[in-house]
Amino acid sequence: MPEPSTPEPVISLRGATATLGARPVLRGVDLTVHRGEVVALLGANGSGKSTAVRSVIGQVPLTGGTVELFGTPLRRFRQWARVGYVPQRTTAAGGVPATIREVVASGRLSRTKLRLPGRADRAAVDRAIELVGLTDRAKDSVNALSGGQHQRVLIARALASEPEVLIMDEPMAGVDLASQEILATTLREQVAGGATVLLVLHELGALEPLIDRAIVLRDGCVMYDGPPPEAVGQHALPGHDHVHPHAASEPVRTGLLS
Ligand SMILES: Nc1ncnc2c1ncn2[C@@H]1O[C@H](COP(=O)(O)OP(=O)(O)OP(=O)(O)O)[C@@H](O)[C@H]1O
Repeated sequence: MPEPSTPEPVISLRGATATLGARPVLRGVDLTVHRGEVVALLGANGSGKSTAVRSVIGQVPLTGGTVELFGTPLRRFRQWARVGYVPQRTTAAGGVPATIREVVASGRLSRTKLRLPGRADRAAVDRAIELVGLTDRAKDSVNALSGGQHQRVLIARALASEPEVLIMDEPMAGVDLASQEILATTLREQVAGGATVLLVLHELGALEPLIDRAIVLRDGCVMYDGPPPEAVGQHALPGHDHVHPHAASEPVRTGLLS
């Protein structure tokens, strides 16, 4: 009898090493996210979380080890419409006078490529904008948005290609409570629809019920890979406080693992 099959790995990093400047930032990271899993990547500031996810999408070249997406080595992977990436908090504006709809539609380019967008493309863009609750603002300039609204636009941009895997770098950072709730609902719907998710988080917070597994980095190495530490467990486990880089004034101390 064959073993019940494990879902296929969607993201796979094996022995990943990376250097930024002269600094070894990833020092042999093994990380696998299977189809349908929601995995949180945790760790103290500077532990290499952003670098790890950026290496998955090819923004940071590895100096050693391998990355595979959907079982294909990154250097041969071309199906970028299957991947939705939300970078660490940036602005959706980029200094150009674009509307919310234009920015979100740019996320559809990985599907349309050079052909003109068709009805299905326009519908997908509308749906993504609706998911993040910005339908009535779709024609507004992104320059006029709050931080939380920017983040919603970036997430809608990632959803516009109807990706199978979402990779998000601190999606809740610097986001107001109302936007956080919308983002949590959006993510819940994506997960219910079968999406695979890798999230960099500084604390599980509102997303905790969605998380299947947590991977904790320390100094560029995986120090924990298992069930998410529960609220009580987080405080019971040894670790250092995480000081959030984007907090406006008071550092956020989560007592999370370092
Ligand atoms: N372009 C760069 N050149 C040199 N060092 C860098 C560069 N980018 C990041 N680093 C350093 O690499 C280390 C890992 O950074 P990374 O952003 O991956 O950490 P992180 O775990 O995501 O932290 P944070 O929670 O602060 O975002 C940090 O010490 C950071 O200062």
